Amino acid sequence: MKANPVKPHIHVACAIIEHDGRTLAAQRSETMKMPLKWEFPGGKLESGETPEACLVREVREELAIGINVGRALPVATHAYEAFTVTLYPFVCTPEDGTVTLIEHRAVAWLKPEQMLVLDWAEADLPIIAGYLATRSLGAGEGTQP
Ligand SMILES: Nc1nc2c([nH]c(=O)n2[C@@H]2O[C@H](COP(=O)(O)OP(=O)(O)OP(=O)(O)O)[C@@H](O)[C@H]2O)c(=O)[nH]1
Repeated sequence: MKANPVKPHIHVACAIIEHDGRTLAAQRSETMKMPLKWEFPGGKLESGETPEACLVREVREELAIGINVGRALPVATHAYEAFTVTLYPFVCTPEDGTVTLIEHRAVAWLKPEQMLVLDWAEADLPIIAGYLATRSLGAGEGTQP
């Protein structure tokens, strides 16, 4: 069989939303690509759009909440069989609204130790590892000034 010479490469911003020590994960629905995989809410960057603006737009479209976009985590690229994705993760906090499932099957608010138990989209695994590593540094928690 002939290999596809032009495998698409998409650029996707994703929101790691934290609230009360937990982090939001969203499960893709049965009808989406990669059905039932867990991911962070977000989506493809539109032309000329910053990742931060993309995230605010996508999270409002997908979950009906507003978010504050905080620190960026390292960008990660993953090659799936059919396409390559570069993920631009940001740590975010909820701003307004109530989480409503518009596209996803479910959401879960996870404690750090629960995060790796889910069946994540493969591209997310290095993102989660990096997130958990920086999170456990505690951003200075418990240290003296
Ligand atoms: N939002 C999001 N997408 C991710 C993550 N990890 C990951 O591999 N992806 C992939 O990146 C793509 C995101 O683009 P999208 O949200 O616009 O795509 P979609 O499949 O929902 O719809 P579409 O491709 O029909 O427009 C999907 O193929 C999704 O599977 C993640 O953590 N968050």
